[in-house]
Amino acid sequence: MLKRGLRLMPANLKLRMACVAAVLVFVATLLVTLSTLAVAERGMKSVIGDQQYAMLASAASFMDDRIVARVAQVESLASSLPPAVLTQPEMARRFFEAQAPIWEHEYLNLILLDARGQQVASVRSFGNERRLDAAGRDYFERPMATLRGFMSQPFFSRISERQVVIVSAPLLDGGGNATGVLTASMDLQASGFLRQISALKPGASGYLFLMTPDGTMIDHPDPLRMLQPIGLQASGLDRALHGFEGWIEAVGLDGRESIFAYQRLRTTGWILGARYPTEEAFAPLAQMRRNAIYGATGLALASGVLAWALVFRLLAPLQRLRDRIRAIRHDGADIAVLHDTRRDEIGELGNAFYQLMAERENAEGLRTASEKRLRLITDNLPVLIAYLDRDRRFRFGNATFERWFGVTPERLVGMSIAQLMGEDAARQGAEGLDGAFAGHATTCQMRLLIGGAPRVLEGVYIPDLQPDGSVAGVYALKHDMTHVKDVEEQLSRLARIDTLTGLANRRSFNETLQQALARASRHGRALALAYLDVDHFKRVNDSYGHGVGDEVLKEFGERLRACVRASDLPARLSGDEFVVILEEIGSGAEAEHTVAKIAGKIVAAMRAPFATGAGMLAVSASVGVVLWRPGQGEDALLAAADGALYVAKANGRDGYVVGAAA
Ligand SMILES: Nc1nc2c(ncn2[C@@H]2O[C@H](COP(=O)(O)OP(=O)(O)OP(=O)(O)O)[C@@H](O)[C@H]2O)c(=O)[nH]1
Repeated sequence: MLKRGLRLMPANLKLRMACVAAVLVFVATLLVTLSTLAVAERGMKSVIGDQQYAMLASAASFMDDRIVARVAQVESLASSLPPAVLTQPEMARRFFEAQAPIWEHEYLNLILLDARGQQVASVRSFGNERRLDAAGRDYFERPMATLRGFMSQPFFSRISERQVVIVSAPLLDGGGNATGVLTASMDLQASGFLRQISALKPGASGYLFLMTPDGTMIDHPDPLRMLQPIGLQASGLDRALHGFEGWIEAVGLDGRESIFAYQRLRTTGWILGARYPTEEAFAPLAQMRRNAIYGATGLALASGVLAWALVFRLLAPLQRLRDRIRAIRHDGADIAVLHDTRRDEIGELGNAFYQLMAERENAEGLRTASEKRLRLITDNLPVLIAYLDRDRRFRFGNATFERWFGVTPERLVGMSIAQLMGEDAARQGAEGLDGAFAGHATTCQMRLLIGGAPRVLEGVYIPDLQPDGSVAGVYALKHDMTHVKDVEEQLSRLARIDTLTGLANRRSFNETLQQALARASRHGRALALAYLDVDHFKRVNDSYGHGVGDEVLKEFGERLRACVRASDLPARLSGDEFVVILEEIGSGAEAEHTVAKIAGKIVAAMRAPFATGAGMLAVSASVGVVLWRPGQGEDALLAAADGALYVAKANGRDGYVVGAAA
């Protein structure tokens, strides 16, 4: 809640503090005023209640006096009636008419009753001829019994068809006995009996009401409630019916809070009530409350403005500090401007900032120097050093990238391997990179063109493993292995060459024969192997020395190479033993014919004298050639060719033998 409130506040600190001051003043003023008003309200309520009750008590006393006066008036009328009226109704009527000024303003009608309660005379007829039989009625029985005047409870008169109360008094003979009763009916609404006290009603919206002790409304501003039973749910009326006199605060039937006061009439026991709506009673307080809110608001606004001015003044050093920090950030000002000689918190803050920034600058310097060193090392290493992110794009690359690919380390950032080295190189590196992104250190070899020259790069991919086990990126290191590869290939080539003749050696022959047999077997083609040997070579060595012997071997190799096709493989196995693998020789008889032809050609080629350091020497060769039989192994084939050579030697040398397929 508080956080939300703070979020809604302005971002400006001065304005925020001014708002807080204004709100605090507003709340404090309002709290003080309202609590004072609450205390005043409580005191005032008691004063108003007491006032109401005092007023009501005097109104009740006034009514009691009025009732006593009415009863006395009727008693006086009754006592002045001549005794004969009870038997002479006309006489009674004349008497009453003669006394009219005394009663007609106050009473609705006068009825004279005899000792049995039967009507003797009535001054007014009300348009009906009903005669009153009052036997058993309290307004007849009570005067007869007590010999004193009486005022009845209100009731609806069927004769006058009005709500009335009856004031009655006994007629007494000379012996003091009651001989009849004079009743005077009073119209409750028209007589003005109750209205005389209505002037005492409290306030403009307050009113008085009167009810009988059994809970019937005698007088009420609302005519509909006249002679109706009162509602007990509210207003504390139940308490009043049980004898309570005084004032209470309660809610009326209309739901409005009011001060109710109750007082019983001494004479009739009626309950006089007064209602004073609290709303009106406390209208001045409500006005004061409103004024308090206006006042507090005004005060808060004034405080807000004052607080803003004060805060502005107090925070001016803070503002200066902010400007200095901005100057350092944007204008490159020296951090020395943060030094503050103030001894307060803002001064401390400025100095703390200075310390912090000095430490940061120092750390930054160290970091930059370290980075520079690292850059220098990585940039001068003749290897590619890079970091690739999860999208397999370069995030870092050393200066070697610029030297090899012409892309500066800055431009390199964001590029993919394919963009830098081409799709083919990217494909070659993909497997190693996949492994590194799966969390393993991998190696990789790439063959690509750099500056138009074929190069071989070899390197490692190291995953950048995070504490959670994920791979954030991959470190890559690649070095140029072109020369090593060249040497490797050269060595490999040399390992397969007979250094004296330049022909394939035994190792190369074995490998090639294996492959050739596999090919022939796969495609069902014919293959032949020729086995050659220089005739009496030992003699050459023995006669002219090994150097001449070597010359002969070299020449022999050259002539042999010239006799066969490029697709055939001539090789020197050892000493003066040579072989040729012959492919593409047709099949069946054609193959036999072809190999015989080649063998003959070789034998013939060796007959021409050999030019050596010891002069022209006559050299001859023997050749044994066999056709490969499907399923035959290398050793068996070689042995068969050797066998054919043996036969050629046995046949007298300088010739060839085509061995039969075994
Ligand atoms: N100059 C020279 N001689 C070699 C080399 N390798 C082996 N020899 C010799 O070659 C000779 C081979 O002789 P043989 O094939 O056994 O016999 P040959 O004299 O040729 O007799 P036939 O083969 O029966 O005709 C031996 O004297 C070896 O010392 C070599 O690299 N250079």
